[in-house]
Amino acid sequence: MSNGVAPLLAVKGVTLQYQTRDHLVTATYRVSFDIYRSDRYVILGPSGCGKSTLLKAVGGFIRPVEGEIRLNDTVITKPGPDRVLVFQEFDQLLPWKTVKQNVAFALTASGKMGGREAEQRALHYINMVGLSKFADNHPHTLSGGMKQRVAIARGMAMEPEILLMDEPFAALDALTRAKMQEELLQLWDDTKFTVLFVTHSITEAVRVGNRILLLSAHPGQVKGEINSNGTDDIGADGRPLSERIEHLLFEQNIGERSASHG
Ligand SMILES: Nc1ncnc2c1ncn2[C@@H]1O[C@H](COP(=O)(O)OP(=O)(O)OP(=O)(O)O)[C@@H](O)[C@H]1O
Repeated sequence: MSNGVAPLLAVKGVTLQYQTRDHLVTATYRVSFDIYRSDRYVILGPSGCGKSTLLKAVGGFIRPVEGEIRLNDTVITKPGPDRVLVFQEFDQLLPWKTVKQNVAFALTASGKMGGREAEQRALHYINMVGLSKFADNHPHTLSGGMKQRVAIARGMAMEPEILLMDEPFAALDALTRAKMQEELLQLWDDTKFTVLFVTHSITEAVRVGNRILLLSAHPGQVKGEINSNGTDDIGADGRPLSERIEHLLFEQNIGERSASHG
């Protein structure tokens, strides 16, 4: 989809580090990739390869020590409502607010709109994730999957340029996880939002992504990029996509098999 179109998000030669008391930890080394509008872009790699750190950098919470990240050709220097992060944790909602209030609060607190308009938009997105009947419930009365739907509705209601999802389904049981993946694809069919999705599950990457970035183990470096049509198709070499990905990820470090089919 890159023919002549400028990327929405351009990550160029990005090195990310943490300075701890005793060490300088390099999380990613000179990582580059481009995301285009309506991409479902997946960052896949073993535990500790810097996926979450990359997402935090796109979110504007961490500055690269080398390279730059541009959104609509403007260098990202701080967080902004054009990038919304959805986490894996179930406790990202405000427990004292209802579902509707949680979603609307994000809109009013960010100054996007006033109360009445925010409520209407909140209800629209709550409906999209199939939770209309629970709009007046408090988070503690919902299952993990339902809470995660609310977090997604809240992120989407902000109508960001790009939705950042950090292993959003990793804490769910396998059945709910599969269902949520299908729902996300359904939502994408409806709205064609741009999403940057982090996972260490090859199966999830193949299902959810249209483009998949493969990162090596710590420090994360780009091993390749691969397209997916959502199915684990057999390629010309007679192997399913997931197997090719596994090979690409681990060909140089067979010992480090923390990415999985989970
Ligand atoms: N706040 C921090 N301070 C110091 N080092 C950190 C910090 N956060 C992450 N790291 C280190 O940076 C590296 C990348 O971590 P990161 O969480 O981005 O990896 P990840 O690919 O998202 O891993 P996982 O799949 O396990 O969540 C790891 O070596 C980690 O120990």
